[in-house]
Amino acid sequence: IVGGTVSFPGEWPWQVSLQVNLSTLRHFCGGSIISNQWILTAAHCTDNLESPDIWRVYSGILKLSEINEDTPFFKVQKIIIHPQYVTAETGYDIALMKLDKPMNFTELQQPVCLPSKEETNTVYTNCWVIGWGYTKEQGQVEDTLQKAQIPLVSSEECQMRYKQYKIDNKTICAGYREGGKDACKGDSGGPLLCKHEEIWYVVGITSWGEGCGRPEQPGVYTKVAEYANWILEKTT
Ligand SMILES: COC(=O)c1cc(NC(=O)c2cccc(O)c2C)c2cc(C(=N)N)ccc2c1
Repeated sequence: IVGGTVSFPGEWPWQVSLQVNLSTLRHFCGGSIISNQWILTAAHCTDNLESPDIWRVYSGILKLSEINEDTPFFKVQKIIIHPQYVTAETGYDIALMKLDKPMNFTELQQPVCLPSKEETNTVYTNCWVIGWGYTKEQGQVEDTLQKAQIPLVSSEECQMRYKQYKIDNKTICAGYREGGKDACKGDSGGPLLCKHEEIWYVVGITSWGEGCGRPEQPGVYTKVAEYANWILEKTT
């Protein structure tokens, strides 16, 4: 997260760190707990990493340095990637990870609400992006979970900022015209959260952007409400 501040324990209990155990164990992407056995993330997180066996899901974590070989994690039973996904920039950047066993919900690990498809016309005015990603373009993964409040941007404005891309109604954009606050590499797969009538919804999934925090280059997110049916079809 560029231009963010540290989160406190239990502030975002649905945020997970998705780690890959190859020669070393390292944080790759964020994800959101949406039920006791399912994690919502971005399809691009699993590019060339489609085997469930290499993934570890760490929940209830604030600092990545909390994680060591004794820290409990969930194994992934299966990964479902949207069938129309090709690259982040061409959309459908959404994936589901099924845990090998259901988790117990606690103060530090519990699900976030999914927006319903009817909510595609709700006006969200309190939105935040969170993650352990880079705090600048040529950066590195951050130890403590970061948060930044970022305003949504209309599709028209977002398309204007990304002339060489097709920004359609299945994506949502967020950013300040002057830049400075944004998601970045390593935040991918994590949620764009909006608080509406005292309830937090995962409105977007961190997907891509030109650089990070640049003026007039908002972050581009997968619009979760547009995939409500797909998510329910795959997880129930
Ligand atoms: C795997 O995820 C990404 O690659 C990757 C690359 C990005 N954009 C880059 O241009 C970038 C950023 C940092 C280092 C870097 O090499 C690049 C190309 C991203 C930019 C944003 C955002 N601005 N909201 C969010 C996620 C990103 C994920």
